[in-house]
Order: sequence, then structure tokens, then C-alpha cells
Amino acid sequence: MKNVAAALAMVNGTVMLTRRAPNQQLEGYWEFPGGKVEPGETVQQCIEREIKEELNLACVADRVFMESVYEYEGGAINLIGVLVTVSGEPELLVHDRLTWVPLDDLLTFKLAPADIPIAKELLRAHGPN
Ligand SMILES: Nc1nc2c([nH]c(=O)n2[C@@H]2O[C@H](COP(=O)(O)OP(=O)(O)OP(=O)(O)O)[C@@H](O)[C@H]2O)c(=O)[nH]1
Repeated sequence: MKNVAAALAMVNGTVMLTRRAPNQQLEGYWEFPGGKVEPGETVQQCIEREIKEELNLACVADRVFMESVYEYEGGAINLIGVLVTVSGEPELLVHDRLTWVPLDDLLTFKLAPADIPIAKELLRAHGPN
């Protein structure tokens, strides 16, 4: 199974989401940015590298928040949501949009299916209600 690290960056009750561009798998779906964990790399190293590569943001990884296994047609992924702090001005080097979403609105976005359990748990753990 493929391990994929995803950044959970939260600021003032909002969380960063990016949209997968045309030509990518899951085009048009919103996700927590990140990518596959490479051999020899920790999940934290992976997410810091991916956030630099995809958004040119400095990123400091904190702890794993939650993992979500999902069976796509092309195979299963284990999506590992990592709490992070980012700094800088994002540049869209891979995605076609980026937004900071109030947690209350998170489930109204067309999220990649593997992300939905993590979004729900974020809402439960950090939401106002
Ligand atoms: N980055 C990221 N990928 C996700 C999320 N949710 C989800 O199902 N995925 C899936 O996880 C897989 C790996 O993501 P990716 O394509 O960004 O990773 P990558 O750049 O390392 O791999 P690649 O170069 O083979 O495409 C993709 O099939 C993607 O659709 C998510 O929240 N973030």
C-alpha cells in the first residue's frame, strides 16, 4: 500500500486546501497538499519536502493527526494527515487553486475521498461545536 503524507495547516480556525489540477489524478478534487512517502524518508521529512516542492512554502511538521486507508481503483493508499506550520507566500507549482477554509465549511468542498475521514475528525477535534 502506498503511504501518502498530507499537510494539515491550520491558522485561526481555517485549514489549507489545494485543488488538483487538470492532468493530475483526481482532477478538480480538493486535498490536503502532500505526496508519496519515499523510501528512507520519515513522514515528517516527506511532508516538509512536498510542501516546498508543490507550494514553495517553508513547512515544519508536528505530529501525525490521523491516517485514512482508502481503496482507489488503481490501488489502496494510506493517507497520513500531519499537523504542520507553514510560512511564506504560497506559489501554485502543481495545483490550480489554494484556499484557507473555515473548518465549518470543510465538508462542503469536493474532497478527495481518502481525505473525508480526516476532514471529519479535524472538525470534531477543532470545530467550534
Ligand atoms: N497529496 C495528496 N494526495 C492525495 C490526497 N488524497 C488522496 O486520495 N491522494 C492521492 O494520493 C496519491 C499520491 O499523491 P500525489 O500524486 O500528490 O503524490 P506524488 O506526487 O508523490 O506521486 P506521483 O508523482 O506518482 O503522482 C494520488 O493518487 C492522490 O490522488 C491528499 O489529500 N493529498
